[in-house]
Formats: sequence, C-alpha cells, structure tokens
Amino acid sequence: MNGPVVSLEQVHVVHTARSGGMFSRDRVYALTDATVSVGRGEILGVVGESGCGKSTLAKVVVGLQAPTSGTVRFRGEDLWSMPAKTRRETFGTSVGMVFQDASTALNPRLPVRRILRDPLDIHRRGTVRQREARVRDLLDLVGLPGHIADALPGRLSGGQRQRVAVARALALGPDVIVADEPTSALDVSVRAQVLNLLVDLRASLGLGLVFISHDIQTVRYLADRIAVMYLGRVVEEGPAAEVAGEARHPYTRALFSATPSLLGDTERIVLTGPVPSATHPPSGCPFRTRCWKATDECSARFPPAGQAGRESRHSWHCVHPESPVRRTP
Ligand SMILES: Nc1ncnc2c1ncn2[C@@H]1O[C@H](COP(=O)(O)OP(=O)(O)OP(=O)(O)O)[C@@H](O)[C@H]1O
Repeated sequence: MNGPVVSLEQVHVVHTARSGGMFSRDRVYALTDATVSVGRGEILGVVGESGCGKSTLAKVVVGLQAPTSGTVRFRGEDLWSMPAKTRRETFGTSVGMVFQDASTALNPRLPVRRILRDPLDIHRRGTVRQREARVRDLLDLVGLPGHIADALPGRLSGGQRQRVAVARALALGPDVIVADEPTSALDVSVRAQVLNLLVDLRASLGLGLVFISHDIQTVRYLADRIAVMYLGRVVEEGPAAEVAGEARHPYTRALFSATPSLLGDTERIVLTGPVPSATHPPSGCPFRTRCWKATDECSARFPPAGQAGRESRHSWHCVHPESPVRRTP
C-alpha cells in the first residue's frame, strides 16, 4: 500500500503529576506537537536521551496512551474518534509491541503455547486446530523449534524469550510493530540475532517497524528513517543516511558525533549542562539551553520546520541549522 500505515499528527501528551504539596500538580510535557509516520515495510528509528519522550511516542502508536491533543491515524482513519470497541480491535490486531525486557513482559507461569495462543483466543481467530497450527508457524517464523511451545519462559535463554515476545507481537498479523529498546536487556552476543530477525520480518511480512533505542549505531544500521527527539519534541526527521550523515539540527549532530565513524572521524561534541525538566521546558527551542549556537531568537518560539528541498522528506527545527556538509556516516 502507499502512504503511511500509522501516523501521528501534531500529537501532544501532557501528564499531570503530583508535586510537593498535597494538592499541587505539575504538568509534564511528555510529547509536544509530534508528527511522524511509518509505512509498510519501513523502519522508523526513534532516538534521543533518556526522558525525551520515546516511550510515550511508542505508547501512543500502540494505543496504550491517548493523546492529550492531536490525531493518531491508522490507514488514514482517526483512531481516537472511532467507537472504543473498534479502536481497541484495530490497535489490538494491527499494531504489535515488543518490550525491552521479555522476562517481565511474558507471564512466567504460562507455557509458550499459551502465551502465543492468548491473543488468538481473545480475538477468536480460527478454530482450535488452526490456532495450534498458528502457534507452530509463529515459532517457525521467529526461528524457534516447535518443542519450545511446552517450555515456561523461565527455562528459555534471553534471546529465545525475546523471540517469543516477537512471535506474540506477530500473532494477529499486525501491519506495524513497535519495539521499545528490544535488545537492551540481552547479551551483546544475541543482540544482532534479534535485530536481524526484525529486519528479516520486515522484508518477509512487509511489516512497518518503529524501533526505539538509545543505541545510535544500531538505529543508523537498521532504520530507513530516523526521528530525533529532544524534551518531548521531534527536532529532526528524515531518511536515515541524511539524518546521520548530514544532520542539520545541532542536537542531532551532537548525538551522532558521540558514535565512532566508519572512517574514524574525530568530531565529538560534548554536551554540557543538564537536560531541562519536562515540567518546565524552556521557551522556544528546548535545546537552546545546551546549544553552542543559541541566540535570543531561539527563545522566541519553537522554530518552524526547515526542509532540504521542496520534495524533501528531511526536516528540522532550528534557527541556526548546520550547513548541509556530508559527514561520514
Ligand atoms: N505517567 C507519567 N506521569 C508523569 N510523567 C510521566 C509519565 N510517563 C512519562 N512521564 C514523563 O514524560 C517524559 C517522557 O518520558 P518517556 O518515558 O516517554 O521518555 P523516554 O525517552 O522513553 O525515556 P527513557 O529512554 O528513559 O525510557 C519524562 O519526563 C517522564 O518523566
């Protein structure tokens, strides 16, 4: 299909958190004016420092978090204006989620067969025999032998458990999977296997994938497009090679400068000062308090999007963008 499968349009998520006194409440701006989309067979990588809103964005995509304002569309349909039952059915069957740590995400008391059958039972997919066959297919799809169906999660290795988590996310044949730090709890030796599995599934099933990670190198390797987040805002978004190699937002440049380049470039930008609080984000550009290019203009308003060209799908929000010099990705 052409066009995005899931898209967020100007989505805001504001939490209300208790602060200090019994009745005082603070607003936490977890996601501000986020516009991103993922298409069939496309991998959208989402990067940014801790607390910048990556998990909030993931939860909005899978329907675990309602936007405070803005629109979430599935194949063009506004999900939050659907009747609740239709919305739950759409989110439940069309978008899958793989969490960071499968050892807590999988019920330790249920054998793998039950874990994989659960979504099929809940959504009454096929006959009992067909559901059993689907469990075998799912294990096969994620490269696990059939006898794993009888095992409890605790008997499996970390890599096997994460494969089961991927199989469960695939059970209902979703169009998009959101993977929130899917390999950070795994040994380095099995990380690549799980990442390759996700890439293979994207190709074989035409899955869209929202891949959230602290690991810039991995995102650069895996993603077709990258969204860079800072303090709840998407500050730059575009084709992975352009965002990684021709970053226009200073924050993106700093983020990618922290990873070793293939050609051994020496550029390394060290950011100083704390990330401001999401309760009191700075006016204008949220990065200005740590940015070496900041001027008074940066505090006036959040900069409108700049674009590489009329047809370009690479955009950034900065008053003083970097010049488009290709850096070695
Ligand atoms: N339920 C909540 N109530 C109040 N504040 C919240 C809630 N959930 C998230 N936040 C705040 O929203 C902001 C974004 O959080 P989020 O978990 O989305 O960031 P993140 O980039 O995924 O962080 P990490 O990489 O550490 O997981 C943070 O300031 C966080 O403290």
